[in-house]
Formats: sequence, structure tokens, C-alpha cells
Amino acid sequence: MRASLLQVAVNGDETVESRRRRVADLVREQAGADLVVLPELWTTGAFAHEDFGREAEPLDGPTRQAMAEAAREAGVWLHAGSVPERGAPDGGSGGGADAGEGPLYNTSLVFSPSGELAAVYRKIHRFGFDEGEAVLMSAGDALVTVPLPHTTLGLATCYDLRFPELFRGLVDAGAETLVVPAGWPERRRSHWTLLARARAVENQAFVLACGTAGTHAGVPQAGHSIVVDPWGEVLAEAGPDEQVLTVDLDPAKVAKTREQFPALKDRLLGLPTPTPRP
Ligand SMILES: O=C(O)CCC(=O)C(=O)O
Repeated sequence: MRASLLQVAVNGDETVESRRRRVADLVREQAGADLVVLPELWTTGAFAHEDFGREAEPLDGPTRQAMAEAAREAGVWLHAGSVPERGAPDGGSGGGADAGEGPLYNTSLVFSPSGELAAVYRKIHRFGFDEGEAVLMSAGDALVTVPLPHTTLGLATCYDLRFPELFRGLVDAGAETLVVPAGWPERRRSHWTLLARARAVENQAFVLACGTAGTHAGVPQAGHSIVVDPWGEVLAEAGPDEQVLTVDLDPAKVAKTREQFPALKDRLLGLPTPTPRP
């Protein structure tokens, strides 16, 4: 299975429309790959909080149209990263919704090679503590897996990478390849690499983690998109700048690793609750 991670540069001096056209062209150039992956919030930038509301799209907005077409023309499965989504007005609470507006979500879209929308994942763990995404956006509440011909994808987004229980849930639902689009900042790059490898080792799964390059809203991005195999070995790692990272994976390696070193079978389900300290 050939996977291409498009580590897009998201800089403040490029318009969303121009970046959308440029990224659609980049996707078309990946004909021959089985799976193409884009980063988190690459239209606006993950830290351009003030643009989320203005650039938010409904599920059938311009990014969906452009990415569906690009996936179909390239004939690839496309994880189109995420976009700020404006949900329906009655679609939930909070998320910075003004009166009459629907909530915002950080929403990933996956397309089949015929351009059909195959899956939608709304980011569950919102980043920013009491600021930014954490207050502007609403949280998703569903784990999402996507069966492909060679493997089953498990979907997560950026900050989700810090929450191992989410990935365990995806593995329990059949995931073998964990896909993590991100807009991870340079300042915490060591965590990015460490956590991507940890999620691969503990779940005995491939991890495809695709970040952004460039600087937007004053936040330099880490780049360094990474592909890790089920043994925790790094198969490929990008540098800091815009780059297409292409790698050939053997999907059978997941079953082989789980069979030869069956640690997942030793999980103790229903561990006792710790007694609170007196
Ligand atoms: O967890 C981190 O350090 C970065 C998370 C982040 O930037 C995000 O989720 O947008």
C-alpha cells in the first residue's frame, strides 16, 4: 500500500482559496498512491482562531467539493485533513455559535477513489485549555473507522494524539492504520514524534501523522510528518518545510506483529478503580 502525506505549508500570506487550489493540484499529482493524507485545518491554519468562524463551511462546502473532485481525478483514497465546519443551527451547544448560527467543529473528511464522502470525524479533544479551539469549537462524540481494501483506518486529530484511550477504542473497533492530521507547533515537536511512536507501539498499528509547515498566527509549525510501523520503527519522516512524504507499507505487518508479540491479548479489562488516598 502506497501512502503519501502532504505536509502543506500554511502561511498567513496565502489566501484560503489559493491554498485550496494549490492543495487540490498536489492531490491530483499523487495518482498511483493508494492513500493520500492532508493535515489538520490546512485551509485556515490550526492557530488562526479568528478565521475559524469566517472560513467555516457546511459539510458540503467548497473544500469538500474540491477534495472530492481531486480524489476522483487521482483515483486515490483521500483523508482530506480537517476543515472548520459550521454545523446546522440545531446541531449542538456551545462552540462559539452566535444566535441563529450552528456550532463549529474541527471536521475531517475521507473520500473514496470515486470521490464519494466515505467518513466524517469531528475532533473529540479540543486544544487550547480556556482559549482558541477549546472555546470556539464543539467536540465530536464518535469514534470513526474506515475500511479500505488493504487496511482499516482509525481517525484522530492533532491533540487527540495525547489521549491513548481514544486510540485503544479505535483498535477495538478494528483499526490497523491510525491517521492523525495535525497542526502541531514546533515548540512541542519532541512530543509529536514520541507520541506518534508510542501510539504505534502500544496499539501494534501503523501511524500516519501528517502536520503542517510554515508559520501562521505567529506560531511556527513543526512539520516533521511521520510514518511509524506497528513495531514502532520510523519508516519515513519529513523535514520542516512543505513536502510530500511517500512511503510503501505492508498492511500484513499489523497482523504479523500482533501474532508474534501478542501483548494486546494481555490487556486487563475492568481494572479495579484505585482507592482514593485518605
Ligand atoms: O498537543 C499539542 O501540543 C498540540 C495540539 C494542537 O496544536 C492542536 O490540537 O491543534
